[in-house]
Amino acid sequence: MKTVRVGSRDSGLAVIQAQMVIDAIKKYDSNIEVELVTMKTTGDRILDKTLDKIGGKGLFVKELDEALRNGGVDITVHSYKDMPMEINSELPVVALSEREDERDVLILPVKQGDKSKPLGCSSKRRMLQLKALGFDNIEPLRGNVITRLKKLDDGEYCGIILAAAGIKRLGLENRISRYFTTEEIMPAACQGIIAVQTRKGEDTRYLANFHSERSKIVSDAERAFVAALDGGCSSPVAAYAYFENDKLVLRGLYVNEEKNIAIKGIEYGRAEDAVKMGISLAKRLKGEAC
Ligand SMILES: NCc1[nH]cc(CCC(=O)O)c1CC(=O)O
Repeated sequence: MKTVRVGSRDSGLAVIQAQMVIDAIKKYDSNIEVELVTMKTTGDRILDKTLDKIGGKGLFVKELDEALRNGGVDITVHSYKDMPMEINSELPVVALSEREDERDVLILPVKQGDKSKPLGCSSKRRMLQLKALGFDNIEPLRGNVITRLKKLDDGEYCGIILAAAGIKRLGLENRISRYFTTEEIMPAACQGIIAVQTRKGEDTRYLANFHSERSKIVSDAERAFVAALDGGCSSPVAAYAYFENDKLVLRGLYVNEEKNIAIKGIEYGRAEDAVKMGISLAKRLKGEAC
């Protein structure tokens, strides 16, 4: 009998996401044995620094990539927004989930908070857009979602900003106090989409029920935009693609920190031109910010 070993980070959200993939495999063929293998990544261990200071997104995938390479696991499950822009062709992404709510949300402490405390958020992308909305007392916040909620409920912050997707998957939707529209806070590229990665040559037909072609198209557009802006590693960048009838729409936010310029743009096109749209929007915004 076939056994599929599924690699995941060990955070509560990561395990729920891996379980969604496992359920889809079981639904495809209940005879397939599926085993969950969890591990801590460097990104989970170093919590006192913001990600861009310690080497970026690669830190969440290094150990999982290694397990794929050495055969410890057969597939790995990631939040697509946490995956680096360069993906080794030996370790291809072979399936993407349907997109969960892409918006960012405000969470308040369980007990009435202290209004003098800062608003916590974990990325420059959020910080910059919150400032533009008039919030000014903002402090960085790291750790996995459960850790962040604990810091909030311990009274360190007056509120925190998180992705709706993670909160909903954790079953904590009732904690959401306010949804920001994607115009107010443009999401990170691929926010709300789960990616499954494997080793080249693996037969992953068992993921057929999991994959969404629509997610592939919107994520191609968003990631092409970010990649064309040098990966968005240190500068804040946001991208959100969606369908309007049959047309693909891509919105992007580009920030030139040196010049203190932030600009947004929009591009319309066809699904098959997703990548081209990303590159073209990036070029246009970069040009405008010069
Ligand atoms: N950077 C952490 C991270 N990676 C993915 C999600 C949420 C789930 C998703 O976007 O699919 C989160 C938490 C957050 O940003 O609030």
